[in-house]
Amino acid sequence: MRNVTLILDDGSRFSGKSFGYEKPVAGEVVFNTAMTGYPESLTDPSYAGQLMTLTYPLVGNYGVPPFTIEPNGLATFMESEKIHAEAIIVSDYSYEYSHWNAVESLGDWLKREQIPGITGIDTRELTKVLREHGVMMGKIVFDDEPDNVPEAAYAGVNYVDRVSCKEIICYLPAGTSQTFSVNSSYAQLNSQFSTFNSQFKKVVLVDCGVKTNIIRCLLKRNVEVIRVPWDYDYNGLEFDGLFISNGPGDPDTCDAAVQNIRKAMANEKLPIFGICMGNQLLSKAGGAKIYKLKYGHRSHNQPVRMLGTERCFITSQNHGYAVDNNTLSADWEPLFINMNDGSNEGIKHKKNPWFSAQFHPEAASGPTDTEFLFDEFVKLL
Ligand SMILES: NC(=O)CC[C@H](N)C(=O)O
Repeated sequence: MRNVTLILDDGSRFSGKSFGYEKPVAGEVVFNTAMTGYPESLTDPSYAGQLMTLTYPLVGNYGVPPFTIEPNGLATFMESEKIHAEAIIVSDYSYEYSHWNAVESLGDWLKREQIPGITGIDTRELTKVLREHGVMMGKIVFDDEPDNVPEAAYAGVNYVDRVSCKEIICYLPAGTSQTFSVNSSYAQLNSQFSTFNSQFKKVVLVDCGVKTNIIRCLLKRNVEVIRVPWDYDYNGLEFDGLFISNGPGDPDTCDAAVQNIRKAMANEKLPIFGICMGNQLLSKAGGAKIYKLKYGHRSHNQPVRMLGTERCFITSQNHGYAVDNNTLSADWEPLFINMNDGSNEGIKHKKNPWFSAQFHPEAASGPTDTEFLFDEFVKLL
């Protein structure tokens, strides 16, 4: 096992051993305090550009599920088609694994996907450094050779463009899908969609790096999902609702998506629902501003209160940016507030059927308590 060092931008160094692919990497170092869910988190496209630290010490003990693909092209047990995090940082990697659905070890999966994994890191100490200083860029070097690490930037980089789909993919609740070119005319697409199937309500899903469980949650509720690239102008299509997905990086780099949402808002009756990056882009379309949190929210136990009620939900989260509540215009109000730090966890329009959540109602992984938000959205269609 080769020696590895994690070097943070402030000069802090952490020594460990490699258990994944051996390649120097750099990225934003973030921490996640969930106790489980590494297959889902690693394949969540929102982690692109980030080195993911897990604070729960024992990692790998339940192995990795098979990478089977459903007839509609979606992975059965993963949140996308590959690992998106740049690396995983753990305290105590378990070389042995046991689970009814495991087919390989975490280390073998990382090697196959060419993603570094490092163990033996004091992740408590590392997390304290990140909490004090805020998230930082960092690099993983092998055998103390810092020279060959590729340059990396996080702030200001449009990661959404790297992970979004490139074509239009239409999914039916029955479990099939069909791909269409973004160069087709609206007339062509509209007639193809209705030939493809007209019995279901149609939801345009703006793919900023969508997790598969969001698509599953929509399909389960019997809607047809028209997944489009993040910057595609869907406003010429015929559809019943607009969904804006989660995604990696800085929302301020996604202007094209914000412009398209603004255009869609010309129809005040169109139901709109956004999750995570979707909350940030909907807020921007409504005129609000985004800021970067010191060290983000990444865990399965973030408490949020639904405004105007005494209801508190425990939610799954993975975000580094937040909507500034003070910049919401008079037409909007916060829908959820984080009970740990008072930050925004969702917004809603006062008159129109437009709302969003900063957390992950689709879970995968994490608690499913807020999955009812999908029901609310589908009821509006
Ligand atoms: N999961 C997400 O959609 C994250 C949104 C955004 N990239 C953030 O970090 O805040």
